[in-house]
Amino acid sequence: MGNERRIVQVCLDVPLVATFDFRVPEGLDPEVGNLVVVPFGRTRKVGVVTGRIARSEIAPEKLRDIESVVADVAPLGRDELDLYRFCANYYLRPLGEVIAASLPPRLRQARRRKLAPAAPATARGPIAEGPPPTAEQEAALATVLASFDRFHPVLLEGITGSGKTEVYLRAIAEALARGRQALYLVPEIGLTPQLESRVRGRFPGEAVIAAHSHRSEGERAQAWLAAQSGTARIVLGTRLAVLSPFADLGLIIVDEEHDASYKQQEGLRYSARDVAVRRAQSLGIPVILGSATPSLESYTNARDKRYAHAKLAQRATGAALPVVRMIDTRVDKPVDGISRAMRDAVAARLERGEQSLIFVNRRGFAPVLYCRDCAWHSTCKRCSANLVLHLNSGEMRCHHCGFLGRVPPRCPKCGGMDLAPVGQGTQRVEESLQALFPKARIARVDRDSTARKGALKEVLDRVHASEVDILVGTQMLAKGHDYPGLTLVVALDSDSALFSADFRASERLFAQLVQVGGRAGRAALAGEVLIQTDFPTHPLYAAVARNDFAAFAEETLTERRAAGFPPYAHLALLRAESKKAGEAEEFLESAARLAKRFASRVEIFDPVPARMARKAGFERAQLLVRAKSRAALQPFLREWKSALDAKAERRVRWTLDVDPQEL
Ligand SMILES: Nc1ncnc2c1ncn2[C@@H]1O[C@H](COP(=O)(O)OP(=O)(O)OP(=O)(O)O)[C@@H](O)[C@H]1O
Ligand SMILES: [Zn+2]
Repeated sequence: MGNERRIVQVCLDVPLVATFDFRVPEGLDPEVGNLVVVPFGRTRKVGVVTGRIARSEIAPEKLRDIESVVADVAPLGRDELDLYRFCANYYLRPLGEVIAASLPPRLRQARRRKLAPAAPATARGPIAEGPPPTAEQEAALATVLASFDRFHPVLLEGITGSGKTEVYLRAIAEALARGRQALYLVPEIGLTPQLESRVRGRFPGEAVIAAHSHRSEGERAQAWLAAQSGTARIVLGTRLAVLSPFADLGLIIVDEEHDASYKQQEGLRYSARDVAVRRAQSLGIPVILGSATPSLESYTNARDKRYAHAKLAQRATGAALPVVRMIDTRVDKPVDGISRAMRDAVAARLERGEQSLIFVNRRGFAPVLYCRDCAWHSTCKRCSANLVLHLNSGEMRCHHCGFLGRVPPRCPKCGGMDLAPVGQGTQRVEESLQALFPKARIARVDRDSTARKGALKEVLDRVHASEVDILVGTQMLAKGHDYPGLTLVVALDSDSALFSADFRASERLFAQLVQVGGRAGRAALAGEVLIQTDFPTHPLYAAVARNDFAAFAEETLTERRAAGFPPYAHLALLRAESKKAGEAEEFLESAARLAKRFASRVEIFDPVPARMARKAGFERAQLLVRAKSRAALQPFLREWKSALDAKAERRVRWTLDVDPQEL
């Protein structure tokens, strides 16, 4: 082999520059996709070979040799590399960062123990019998199966409890029957421990991989290898699993496709749903997007026939949807957050031995501590946010920067003793309910009560075993749970989201209320949902009460079209933060001037303070850009990004968020 063929491009996870040239010493023969260990500065790094080249621009004496080829990991496939390149381009991040994000931590270590090879794929296992599908499920499945050999996006719009999961499982069975793998994405796996056992129960002979955050590093590496080799035919995971390698992926499912957690909010700010669709497109396979409240993006795609549209309008068990009613809190004034109507409804459930779920969107005892003498209230010094009172631990906590302080015995400003907690957190609601119903067995579910590994599953198991009468919790309780004995859901404080500055807030509120309300009355017993509100005639609540997603969607889309927001426009957000006041905005001003030089088909807004203008001691600001199409936005962003990179700004941390979910 000639000397000139012995140079490879290696992609490394370092800022800005993505690939570096290395010489291949005698005896090594890396191929494209291979993981290699290379010297880098004084350290060694694991990189991926992305190309072989005849000659390098680098002077020969500066070229270094690769140290070794990682032998216990098969090369990344062309499909994967294409996908990672797409993500890097689209989200304007270095390729090395994308690849690093996709690799389990163990595989990124230059020095480690050898991995056990993935077991060879076994013969296909048996499939357990599911319930006979309803006519609607049958029709939805037919829509999915209509085309299994090419790109085929399907929006599965199904009300809560309509048996979407059953449709997914049958579609997976079809992919397996064709000898292919299936990827099943869910928003947060830890929140639905039942799902994993349901999938394993249905496919008892298959190696099902479930990607948890609780997995050890070794387990994560083995899971990755099993997906890559094809041993694992079903991969169940959260957003990161969309970047997992596969031997032969034949189907992707995105459950609760509208869920905001599919969008990563730092670093590589990708949308796993969008990447899933893109991956299905380039592989030529079906992708099912399922939800009771689809994102308006997917909804319009289905309405405009870019996606097939399957609907499940009935609950699979034959149960009716819960009746939704407003409690007018201007008349029925809540005491400690609890209205008379709510108290009566809970009391009735206790009497009948049924369960209630109280949905509170704030953990802690009360969102703020207030001095009735001088109007002082507890704020975080480092964030534009209130400190939340956590009475159980006697602490004031900032939910944004993690600041912890003791609860002051008297007002820090005037010395007065009349300090009052204002508003309701989960702890306070739990306490008030316990005072009202001393015999009731109450469980609280929020990030505080479930911090310990396994704690959530324990509570949920107790709910299933009917050892809990009242469940108080945050949106952790909204998703995917199925409790036959639960007949009442009360939403305590949704009003604030009605008037948020974020144009997506109402979409999220609608989804959340439908989700959490959908936990009620899923089996034999009828369900009821109560919404405590000062605005009982608000059209959003009215649409929730009628379970009329289409009406809500059409009305919201009309507003979006008028305002020029997605899905009628494409957005990117330049976020900047700095320790010193004014610096972030100054940077954005200059970025805006720069943008105007080559922004012919995009609109540049004025820099504004972020919704949370101060966080962890940083002043934050943002600049929105908007275009009619991705085709107009993308080339602009690339040019703008490299111009911004060239400025080598040091005082300000900045990042570009393509298709931002939160403004
Ligand atoms: N064909 C069927 N016959 C009888 N029961 C069914 C059928 N399909 C699903 N079910 C049952 O209906 C309930 C709801 O189904 P599933 O959890 O699949 O709904 P879903 O649409 O995913 O719900 P959600 O979005 O509210 O979490 C489950 O208890 C499930 O076992
Ligand atoms: Zn803070």
